[in-house]
Amino acid sequence: MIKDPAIRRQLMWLILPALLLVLVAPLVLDTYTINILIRALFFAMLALTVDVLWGYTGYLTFGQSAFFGAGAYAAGLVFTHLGFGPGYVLLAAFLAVVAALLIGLITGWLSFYHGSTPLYASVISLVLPIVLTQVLFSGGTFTGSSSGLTGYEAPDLELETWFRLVGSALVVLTAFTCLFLRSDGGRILSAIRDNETRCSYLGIDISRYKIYLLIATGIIASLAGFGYASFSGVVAPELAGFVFGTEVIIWVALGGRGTIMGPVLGAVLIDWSSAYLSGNLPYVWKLFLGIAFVLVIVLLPKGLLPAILKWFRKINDATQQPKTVRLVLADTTQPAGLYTGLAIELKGVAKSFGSLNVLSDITFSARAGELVSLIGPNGAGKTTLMRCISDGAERGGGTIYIQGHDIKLAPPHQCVQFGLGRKFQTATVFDSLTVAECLRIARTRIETPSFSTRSTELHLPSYALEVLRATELDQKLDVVTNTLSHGEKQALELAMVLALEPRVVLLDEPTAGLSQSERSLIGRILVDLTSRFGLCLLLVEHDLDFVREISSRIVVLHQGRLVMEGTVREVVDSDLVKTIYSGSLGHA
Ligand SMILES: Nc1ncnc2c1ncn2[C@@H]1O[C@H](COP(=O)(O)OP(=O)(O)OP(=O)(O)O)[C@@H](O)[C@H]1O
Repeated sequence: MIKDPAIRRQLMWLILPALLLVLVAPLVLDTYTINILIRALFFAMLALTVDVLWGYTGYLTFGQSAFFGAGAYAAGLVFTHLGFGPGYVLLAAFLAVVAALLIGLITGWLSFYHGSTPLYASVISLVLPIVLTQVLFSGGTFTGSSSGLTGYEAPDLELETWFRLVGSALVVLTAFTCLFLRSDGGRILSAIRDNETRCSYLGIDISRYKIYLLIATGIIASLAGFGYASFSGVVAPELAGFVFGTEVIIWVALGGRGTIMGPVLGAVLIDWSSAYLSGNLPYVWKLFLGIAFVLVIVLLPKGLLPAILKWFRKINDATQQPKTVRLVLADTTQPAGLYTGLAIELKGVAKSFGSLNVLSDITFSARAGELVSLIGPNGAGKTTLMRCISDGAERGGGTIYIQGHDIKLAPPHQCVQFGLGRKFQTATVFDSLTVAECLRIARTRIETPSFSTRSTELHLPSYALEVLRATELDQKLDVVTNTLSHGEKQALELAMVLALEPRVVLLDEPTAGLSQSERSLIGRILVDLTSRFGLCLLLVEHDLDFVREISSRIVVLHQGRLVMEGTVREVVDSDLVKTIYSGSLGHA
């Protein structure tokens, strides 16, 4: 399954010593310590799921405990009320999965619908364990109310066997998580964390990804809870509670979020030391934990165990080192000339913010192979028009067709499906990813990425390849983007948009902040895109010389209205445009 020998070797370096430790540890540890560690290993699985959601995807969740509690209660309820046996174990495990699926679906849908904010999603994750705990409290004798369920029959295994079983499961889970997070598909999580907006405008349905991820991590957390209840013979509402959910966040933060190994070690070490401290210092151990948390957040924001993590990071970094990626010309799925109608058509587009009419009755169209520039003084409504074209929910009135598709209320990722690409004024790339990874993420819509491996080939359409070659970014495929210059980031973003194989591209001030030579290069590239590759470009630009050099047609906006449309010569020679730019025209 693991094709890459380097990754296979490096994973073996992690797995074999860890498995050896798991096998040997019960021979040297006392019963009390083994007992504590088994509990901690279950909690480490939960911490791992929080790390994937928070550390890698940027979704701060207090609600993973609810999944853990749901799995624990699936076991507790089945073993208490139905009985114990292999069939009941399977039934309880099945119910744990179903419960996680349902909770994940409902919570995910509430948290990640189009337009919801990260804060809103975190608030929902706070509400979830509170609601679930109340349900358990009000369950009477069925759920055991505040006392929970105890004394039910559970698997009668030796303590050492439990330890080896849970320890091995944690090692395997950690290895698979490593593999997933470093795969081409797994890198999408980091892209979402870095820049959700850019992901949407690359055609990625973020809500769907997050819901799937919440369900998958929820199922793992729930199965960990199921295992914990089977081992301990006790379930209590606190297992599903908000306090426990917050404790997990502390373990992850202390261990080092976004590092895979950090949260695992954090959960095991903190839970294990807490067990000893709570016995020896019953009243002050939580204070110690709190102080440690504050100190780590202030002094070591990346985690408590940098020395240990350093060793693991070396392995992490080694596996994260991108292999040399080979650029390959892609089979373009939409050959030029496939659609012969208007590339883009706007009819009576309107937009207002409260009583302020920002756009009124904007009607124009553009064909494939045209480079239409949208000009107008500051506040004319150019960027607002770009937003209306790329997000169906933005406009207040009128109709927009992209390649004949009425965008209606389509969100950005659906507008991309119609053949639209949008480049923002400020370059939006993924800061923690390499140039190649950014481009691969841009290909997600066209080539479904692998969720277990990383490809050594990067398929791009010819025009995206030309941008990379012209700007020499093809020599920097393995470079992390936060080290690129402003001009390189602009070029990379353009290449990412072109990797989508769009037929209509919106460009908002692509030359802002660029040097004269970079500006000329971008100008040549844009002309090529229209004349050689037949793309339709809609350009917002303040630099009128640049507009004059490259445009096939110009549309002039003033105070939210389309006041003129014509050839470069017609517009440049127009008295109306001169008046608008001199500022002496009030209302067109
Ligand atoms: N979210 C918003 N809420 C209220 N008013 C807004 C909002 N966004 C834009 N506006 C207003 O809409 C008008 C048009 O803004 P827009 O940014 O589209 O103009 P522009 O032509 O792109 O200007 P510039 O060239 O300076 O970028 C401005 O008066 C602006 O203040």
